[in-house]
Amino acid sequence: MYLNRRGQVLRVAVGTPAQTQLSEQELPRHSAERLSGVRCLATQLKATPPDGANLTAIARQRLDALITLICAPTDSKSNSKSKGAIAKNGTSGEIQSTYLVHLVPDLDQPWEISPLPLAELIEEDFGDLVDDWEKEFHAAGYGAFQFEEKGDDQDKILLVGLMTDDLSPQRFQDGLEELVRLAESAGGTVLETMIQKRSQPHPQTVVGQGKVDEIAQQAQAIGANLVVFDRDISASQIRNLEAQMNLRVVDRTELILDIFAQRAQSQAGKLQVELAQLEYMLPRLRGRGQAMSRLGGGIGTRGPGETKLETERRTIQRRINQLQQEVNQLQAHRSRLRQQRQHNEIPTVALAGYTNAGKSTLLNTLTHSEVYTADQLFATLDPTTRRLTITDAETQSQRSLLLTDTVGFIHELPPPLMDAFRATLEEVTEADAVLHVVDLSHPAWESHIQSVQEVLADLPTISGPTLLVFNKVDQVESEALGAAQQTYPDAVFISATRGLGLATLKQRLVHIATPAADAKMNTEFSAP
Ligand SMILES: Nc1nc2c(ncn2[C@@H]2O[C@H](COP(=O)(O)OP(=O)(O)OP(=O)(O)O)[C@@H](O)[C@H]2O)c(=O)[nH]1
Ligand SMILES: [Mg+2]
Repeated sequence: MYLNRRGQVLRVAVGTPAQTQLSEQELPRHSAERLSGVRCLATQLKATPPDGANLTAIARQRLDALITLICAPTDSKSNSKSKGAIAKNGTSGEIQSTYLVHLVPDLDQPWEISPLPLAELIEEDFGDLVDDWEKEFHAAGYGAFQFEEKGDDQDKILLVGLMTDDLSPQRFQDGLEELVRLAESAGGTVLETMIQKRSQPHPQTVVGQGKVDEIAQQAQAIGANLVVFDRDISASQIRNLEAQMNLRVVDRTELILDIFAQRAQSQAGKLQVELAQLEYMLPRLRGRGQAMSRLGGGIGTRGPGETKLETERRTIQRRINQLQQEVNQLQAHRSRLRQQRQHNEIPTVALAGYTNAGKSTLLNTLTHSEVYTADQLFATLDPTTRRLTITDAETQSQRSLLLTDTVGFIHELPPPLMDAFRATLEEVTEADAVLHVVDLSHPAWESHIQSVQEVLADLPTISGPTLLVFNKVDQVESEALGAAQQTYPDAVFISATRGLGLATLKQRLVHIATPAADAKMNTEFSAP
């Protein structure tokens, strides 16, 4: 059980502290300087102090404390070997001893583990204790964050790229680079990438038999615990690979779903992620559960849906139906909100674009907001709407519009995500206009434009005009900028972080607030 400093329960989970960690976004205090304001209360049957991965988890989350309660096994006699303090005979389920673990400013051994009698533990004032501990850190001259990366429970990943005939070398290379970014955004570390050329995937094992052995050996040699493929693979392929390599195997969609599961904050976000995960996993369920429990947790096993995966398909189907209905309700709710806005006659503009293009940064800059931004893929899941007031340069009149930031796109956005996130994507399709934000500093920006257009083409038709906005021009050579300006003469070129080109962008936005001027904006996608 995870509690905040007010004693409110943040999460109740089944598993070890290492398996049930909170993500960075779930921690109440983002300031890495200090402890995170969360303590974990865990029960266990074995009378041993918390060990390796569980200790690392404390450092990773900068927990205020981990309190381990050793419970008497059901119907056991007293456990006299208990190293903890309370030595009286335990009846079934009774707490026999406890360990209190907290961080200390010692980089080699940053944990203090104290066995405590329960009677003493419950007398402790945690507010005072945490104050003292934070003072120790302060006095020692460093912040709790210094331990975060000590973790050795991160997934250590071996990437496998399969270059098939239908892929151009460039697309293949871009895909691999993106996969590294995805793996890192999911919290894993990529140790190595292995490649195989085949005209098409092997029906049983994706790569050839020889390569399967090679991957397994290499994974062992470098200490990888997870193999990630650069494409989607079938349930039976995953099963075969896991059985032959004795390693967890995850495909590209699972990786993306895992990032979404980690990022989902709002009720609506969690709902949609769970739906997407279940929809993707249902057809792949048979036989996987066993392999999953054998191979442990990590990427591909997290998320609101994880515990349900091993239950029956029928139960899952029922859950999917229920979630579908909830998403329908969400869709209806959002649609009502939009109607209200239309009623108020404030035009809406949606920010769309490839993930990491700088949409949230642009929203922040334009509306002086503080939406979460980060150099990681899929930083944003939930739509945020802010009002923007612009002075029309010609008439000096004030124009208001509503700007909505939303989830980013990616090449081949998995269909279950498209389905589950339809309520969110509607913010884009229903907007009066769309700003398509492009990261011009990304080497593959042209194919990003194409991918975004493909995703948009799969959505119900967009009602308004689309304006291309090239971002991050501060990172681009003037030659490349000139070339892009020639190819896309109607686009706007900006830097959201440096505040370049924003005046021009705002004046273009004004025209959205003046419907008669819409026509100006409708030309962009006709460019080559
Ligand atoms: N150099 C430079 N970096 C920028 C600019 N705009 C945004 N960034 C950086 O790009 C990264 C991604 O920015 P976000 O605003 O989170 O991107 P996003 O499009 O919202 O991404 P998702 O929510 O993941 O889809 C962040 O590290 C930003 O600081 C810019 O104009 N110049
Ligand atoms: Mg964002």
